Amino acid sequence: MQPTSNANQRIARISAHLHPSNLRMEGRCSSLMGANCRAKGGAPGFKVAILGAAGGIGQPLAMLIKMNPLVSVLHLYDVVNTPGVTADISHMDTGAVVRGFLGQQQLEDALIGMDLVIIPAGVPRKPGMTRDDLFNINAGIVKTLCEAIAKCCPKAIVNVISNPVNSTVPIAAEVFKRAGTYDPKILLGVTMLDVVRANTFVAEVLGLDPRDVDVPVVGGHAGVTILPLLSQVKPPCAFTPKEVDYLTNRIQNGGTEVVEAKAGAGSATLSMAYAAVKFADACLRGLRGDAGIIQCAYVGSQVIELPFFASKVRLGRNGIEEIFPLGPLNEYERDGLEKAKKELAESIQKGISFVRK
Ligand SMILES: NC(=O)c1ccc[n+]([C@@H]2O[C@H](COP(=O)([O-])OP(=O)(O)OC[C@H]3O[C@@H](n4cnc5c(N)ncnc54)[C@H](O)[C@@H]3O)[C@@H](O)[C@H]2O)c1
Ligand SMILES: O=C(O)C[C@H](O)C(=O)O
Repeated sequence: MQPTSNANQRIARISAHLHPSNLRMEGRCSSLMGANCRAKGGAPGFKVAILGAAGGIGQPLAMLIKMNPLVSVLHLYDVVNTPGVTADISHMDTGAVVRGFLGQQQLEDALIGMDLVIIPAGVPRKPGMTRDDLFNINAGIVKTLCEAIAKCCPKAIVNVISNPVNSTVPIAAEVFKRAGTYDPKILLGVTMLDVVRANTFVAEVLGLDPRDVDVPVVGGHAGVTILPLLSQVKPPCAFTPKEVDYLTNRIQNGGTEVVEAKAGAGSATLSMAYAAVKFADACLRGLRGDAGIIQCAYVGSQVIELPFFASKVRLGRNGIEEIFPLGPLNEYERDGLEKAKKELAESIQKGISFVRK
């Protein structure tokens, strides 16, 4: 049967609206784009925003979050290139509705109503740099983004990826304190990549499948502050002193290994996106009320005398429900902890002073 002329007109109108130049971005949306004509985020599920969504981590992270069945709405914010990333990701036939937001003037729209905000915005390292060398640029970026979070979605869980995590999490906490919205249960520095690496490297040494290995990694997310607790690996196992040295060094320098291999083209992006979505999924399952969700994260803490520390936490409906003590450490780990504390204390203070100055 031939379509009627009305139907022809409707198809022509829809085709015109679906032209890439009309793809929906906040502030220049087309009335017939997918995000407008379908679920509008009304479907059950969580609303997630990625800030820095067009970057090396942001893009694969956006793709993986779009694949997560717990997510109904995905907001992609960046200062560049979100129209293209949004158009691309929005064609995936998974449930989440994707919306793009470009530039500072659309930041607040990107954040309103969000349950989880993931921040991979900021510059990455080049060979020869430490994560702390990123402070001067990334501290200001994280501060500005957190000011908007405090205003638009103060109850959202915040996952901070931007380096130096040891300082950017204290920066976020100070911003939220100033705004009167600080809740340590919902601010988490993402150290999941250290755990992912530790599981992989330990599994290699033991000849196991990495999915069967669980290595707690505590402390922080830079060099000696990354403290794998090899005495607490599951399944229980013993390492020779040589293996302990090898594994500790490799886990502490995993980021540098990637930075050097990329030779100036940035730092870990794909493994980080994998780790970030693994962590985000744990946060969302916790919010949903699933029991027994335990991950390592860098959080406001009283586990040791420092105000921020990475350790195992139990995630639930309110974010962090419980922070676990370190458990028994061997002499090697106690020495490592002392070294970690010194550097961590300086990084934390640097972050706090940046906001208070
Ligand atoms: N926590 C971890 O384990 C871990 C792992 C890897 C990388 N990182 C860190 O993540 C950050 C991002 O790394 P990447 O490789 O994706 O870098 P990238 O340069 O590829 O991407 C960063 C993105 O942030 C955006 N951006 C810059 N300023 C912004 C702002 N004010 N608001 C919103 N977006 C902004 C950029 O436009 C870019 O798209 C770096 O700081 C890196 O060190 C952390
Ligand atoms: O090493 C970096 O600079 C990026 C990240 O922190 C990582 O551990 O890969």
